[in-house]
Amino acid sequence: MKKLTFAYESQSDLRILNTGHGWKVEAPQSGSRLEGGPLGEDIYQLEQFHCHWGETSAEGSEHTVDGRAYAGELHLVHWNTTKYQSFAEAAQHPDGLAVLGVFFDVGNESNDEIEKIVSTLSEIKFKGQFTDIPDVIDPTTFLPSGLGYWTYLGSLTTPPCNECVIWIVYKEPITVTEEQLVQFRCLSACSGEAEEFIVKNYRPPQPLGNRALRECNA
Ligand SMILES: NS(=O)(=O)c1ccc(NC(=S)OCCc2ccsc2)cc1
Ligand SMILES: [Zn+2]
Repeated sequence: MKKLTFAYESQSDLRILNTGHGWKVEAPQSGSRLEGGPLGEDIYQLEQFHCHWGETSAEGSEHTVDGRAYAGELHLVHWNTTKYQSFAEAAQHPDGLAVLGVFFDVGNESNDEIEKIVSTLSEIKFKGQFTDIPDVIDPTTFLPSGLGYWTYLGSLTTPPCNECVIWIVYKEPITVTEEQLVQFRCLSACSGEAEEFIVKNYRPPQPLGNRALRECNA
């Protein structure tokens, strides 16, 4: 496979919202480009990023490596702007979306970029709430230093589970702290006063079936 290349803009005042299933940062970046690797000749543009986590740090990722789960997984969601006119249209085609998956390992160092997300969570405690992240966010900083990855053709991991995703899962995790994950679990799935914490929001891996898994050791 050709080398995967990415170029993101740094943006401030990105909107973060509580979807009821977790937090999601809307980051439509017409200036961003993800191309090469398994993406053929098409250019993919960043649309949003979000993450998945578990009730404890023993689980939380949506992919596992030789059966081992990580404490969580960040998804940078892109859509094919070469072929399609909108995200919704792209999500109807097998090559419509490209999602970069980055595993979370728990360590003693808090991840500064994730901390910019964590610092806004008290303002979006309830489902439907949103706020702007004052800090400048550079999606590049979410990526690990080692850029080896696995890739396969898969689906959205939440309904409608369209089979429209070229998955690119980095082998090297990034480090977050237990405290940062604890803050994720304090989000509420409800919009009203009732509190039902989003303690976990990951979908366990599904059978690979006859899909080919490829790897690139960048
Ligand atoms: N976890 S995931 O990265 O596979 C992932 C990414 C996006 C979505 N869904 C989004 S952004 O849906 C937007 C609405 C939509 C869905 C299909 S067509 C339009 C669901 C799961
Ligand atoms: Zn996801």
